[in-house]
Amino acid sequence: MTHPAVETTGLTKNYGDVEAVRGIDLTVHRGEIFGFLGPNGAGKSTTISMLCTLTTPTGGMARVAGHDVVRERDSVRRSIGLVFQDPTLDGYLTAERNLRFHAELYGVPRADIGPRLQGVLDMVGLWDRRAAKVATFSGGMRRRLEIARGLLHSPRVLFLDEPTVGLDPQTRSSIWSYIRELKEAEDITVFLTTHYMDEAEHCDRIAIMDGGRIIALDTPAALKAGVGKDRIQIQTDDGPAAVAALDERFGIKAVASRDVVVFQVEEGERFVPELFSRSGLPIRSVSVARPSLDDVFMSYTGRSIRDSESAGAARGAAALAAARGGRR
Ligand SMILES: Nc1ncnc2c1ncn2[C@@H]1O[C@H](COP(=O)(O)OP(=O)(O)OP(=O)(O)O)[C@@H](O)[C@H]1O
Repeated sequence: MTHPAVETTGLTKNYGDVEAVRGIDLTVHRGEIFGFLGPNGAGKSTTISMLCTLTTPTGGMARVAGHDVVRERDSVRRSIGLVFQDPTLDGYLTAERNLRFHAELYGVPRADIGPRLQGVLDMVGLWDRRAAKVATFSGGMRRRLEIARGLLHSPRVLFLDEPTVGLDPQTRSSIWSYIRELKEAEDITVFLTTHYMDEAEHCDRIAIMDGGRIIALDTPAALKAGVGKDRIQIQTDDGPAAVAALDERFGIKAVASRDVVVFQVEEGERFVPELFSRSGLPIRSVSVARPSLDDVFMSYTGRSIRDSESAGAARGAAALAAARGGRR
């Protein structure tokens, strides 16, 4: 198989006047963990729905595992696993029953179901809980079970829409370990959406979406490097002397405000040891601040993802209030 895991050109979706997705060109390579990062309403879920054949595009083309999402829907569906924001497990059934039901639905050969079931349940640490009803599971356990279910039929591409939304930090981090393990253990591409900056950092590459468009696409490191350098702040006994020493020894232009000196370098982590060994300065403290993915988003849009979200929430609340008012 030589085709990319996902390939789109000019992929578009309009809902009436709303241009939810405005012409997306994208290639996701096999074996990648690829992330869509963007605020609510950016068009992430709509794009994923089109790739999963759940929503028909208004225009453009998309292929998943080499199959066209409109003309070869069934082939696409056999090639993918899905984990959506809204849970779809049956709480009255045991974990195992939920998975067996899914395996039958997807036509996993009977002889393969047992070993495959154990494989995926082991991977997410739920093999021992297989006989328990899902209703007794915590939010994190349910999400892990959903991921296991998405993998049961050995998909080529696993789509995860906000896989860790609403979960506590510890569970989020354990879900990320599973995702990374998965990449090692199975020949699979993972395509996910998130609006958590720290999560996007785990991806091999990310596309930042806003207003239905991809506004930037690269590795997290390259995106951040494009924004600017690391910012180093030191506290020393004599600010002006430190500024002069930094210029003389490293050619760095720093600014001092009393005993606090601030400057920028390409790679802060590499520079700090040099700073201590070569500057000859009496340094009391040092801190390094990296450009974040939020800085990247801000550099392209002029606002932060969090601000965009709260603006969206405010609009949503206003619309809801208007709708309620209208009904009265
Ligand atoms: N079924 C629909 N009918 C009308 N408009 C829709 C529909 N689905 C999505 N939209 C609109 O399309 C735009 C993109 O929504 P989408 O859900 O894809 O964004 P998102 O980035 O996934 O955000 P979220 O993280 O909140 O799901 C929004 O303006 C949304 O209101």
